[in-house]
Amino acid sequence: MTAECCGYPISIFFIVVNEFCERFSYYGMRAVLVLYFRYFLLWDDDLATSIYHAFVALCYLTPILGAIIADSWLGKFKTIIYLSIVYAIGQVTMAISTIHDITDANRDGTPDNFTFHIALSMLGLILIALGTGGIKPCVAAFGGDQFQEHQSRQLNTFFSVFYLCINAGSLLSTLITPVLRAQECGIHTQQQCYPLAFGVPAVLMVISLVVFIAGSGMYVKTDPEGNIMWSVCKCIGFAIKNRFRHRSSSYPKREHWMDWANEKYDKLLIAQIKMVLKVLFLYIPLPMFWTLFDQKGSRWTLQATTMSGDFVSILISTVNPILILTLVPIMDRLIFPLIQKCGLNFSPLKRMTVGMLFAAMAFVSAALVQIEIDKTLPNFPSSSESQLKVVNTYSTTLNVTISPNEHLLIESFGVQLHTSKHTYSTISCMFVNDFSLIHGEQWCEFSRKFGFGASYTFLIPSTVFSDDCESITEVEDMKPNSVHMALQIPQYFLITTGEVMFSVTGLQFSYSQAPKNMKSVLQAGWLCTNAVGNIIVLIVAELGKLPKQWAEYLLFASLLVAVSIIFSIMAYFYTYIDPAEIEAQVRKEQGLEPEEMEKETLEMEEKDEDQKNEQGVKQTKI
Ligand SMILES: CC(C)[C@H](NC(=O)[C@H](C)N)C(=O)O
Repeated sequence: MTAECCGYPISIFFIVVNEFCERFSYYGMRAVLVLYFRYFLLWDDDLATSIYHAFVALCYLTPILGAIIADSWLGKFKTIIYLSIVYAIGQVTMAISTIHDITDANRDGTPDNFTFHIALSMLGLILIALGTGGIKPCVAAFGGDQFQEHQSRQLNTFFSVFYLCINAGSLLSTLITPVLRAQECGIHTQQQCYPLAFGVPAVLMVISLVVFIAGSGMYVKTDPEGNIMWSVCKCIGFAIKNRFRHRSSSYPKREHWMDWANEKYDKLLIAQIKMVLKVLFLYIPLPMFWTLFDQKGSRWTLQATTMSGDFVSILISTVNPILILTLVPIMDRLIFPLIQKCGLNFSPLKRMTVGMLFAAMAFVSAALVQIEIDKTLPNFPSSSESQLKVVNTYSTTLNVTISPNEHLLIESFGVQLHTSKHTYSTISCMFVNDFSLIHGEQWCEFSRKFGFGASYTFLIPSTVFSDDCESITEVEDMKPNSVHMALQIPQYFLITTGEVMFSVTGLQFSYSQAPKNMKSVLQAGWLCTNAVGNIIVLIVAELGKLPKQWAEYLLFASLLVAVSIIFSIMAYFYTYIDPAEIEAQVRKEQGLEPEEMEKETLEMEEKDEDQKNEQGVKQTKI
């Protein structure tokens, strides 16, 4: 019997605090990673973003490894501890790799041996990916294991609170670590404080581990049942081989292709594999949701840069977790109970389908915003055109004729305007509030806010300093961005509503439909849909885009609608199961473990029927 508080096992307190600290550590480190690549290692934008995306994809592929270790070998508890140690070592390694003084022998403020810093940070990132991905499927499943059969309502609330902790950790760390980076620190020279920005996430990971260990005495720990993954692979392999051997029509058909393993394998294992395969099959269309979801960080960020408003980076990195923190309680306490009261069965798979449709609507909203932005953007010359600007300071109107075969290129960057060599200069700056022309002691100052996205030309007559600065003419070549960033809020709201319906439900569904000894494996399968979605984004980004961005948004929205229709058809044919009941049934048929079975039957009878309905459970025999 586990210790309880308000109907919840006390042990889950340690698990949700552990998740909060771990997500703080992960998202905090991620928030400054590209900046570290760009401004510390001095990589270019392409290399920095490629390595960043490869790291994120790796973090969602390693859950398979963690799940295999947990379900087949160490059990969830030990896997979480060992891989958290690997994770903490990775974070510390990463933080050390950012100390510029280690290799700054000449004390000029920049590291002298970049290879050392690159090697150390890559090692750190690999350990982090192994740790964060490895523990991810285990922590959620381990949390679920703490609940007993009669606590299914509390189990659902746990997954919502778990998701809230993920987002609270993400929100705080994304706000805090960039501020830490902006501090100055160093032994020989003062530089931007990357060691602090990466060091705090490392400390949080150590705290996460300590909190998890502190709950040791209270956890329900299930032991792994041997090398389950290997048995699963062998069993599937045998079923395929046996089916092939008996392909002639003279052999009677079997109800399910896995039944061809009956000759050699335990019925219980076959039943468990059937349960897992049914859910994994259902997951096939799901990466499409993540493909759209993950574009928040790429296409939508770029969209924001063509809009007006000064809070780009803050809005982008925090709007999603803030909305999650607001929407999860509203959905759980208000919307879902209300739907249930209306007598509608809003089963998990229906919620996930509606979640996908919300994400599709978010992209329609993004397309509408893009159309508004496009109206305000200047027409840039295409690859087969040139743009010519002629400034007439002569006292009379002049006619300009252009010979189509001649190309004119004037290009000079810098801040010095020479009168003889270069008479033209382009300066691109962020946050331009004032602009001064200095000539010895004399100067002209233009103090005002220059709009984002705008381009200005200043015409300086030869008499400027003898006359006065009034004679300088300012021409607005390109208008500042005028579509306000607030217009992006509906798309963020829609995608986050979709996330709550899709992701929180998917987490619960993956746990509830998995047999006891494969809970982590199914969590890992769920996380893999996220990894595949990320990889699709990378491929799409590489393949290029449609000529019109709004058209690309609409294409993605249509694809997701198509996928959600396919998913809803698959979901229609899916029958919700109670894995424990099926396992008990198989055992009964095999005449095994009567005491154990009796206990399980009793527990099942005690189950609250209302709670079953809430989950849309239809019992079936697999
Ligand atoms: C990747 C998951 C969907 C989840 N992310 C979020 O909840 C974001 C921050 N809204 C995670 O487990 O990190």
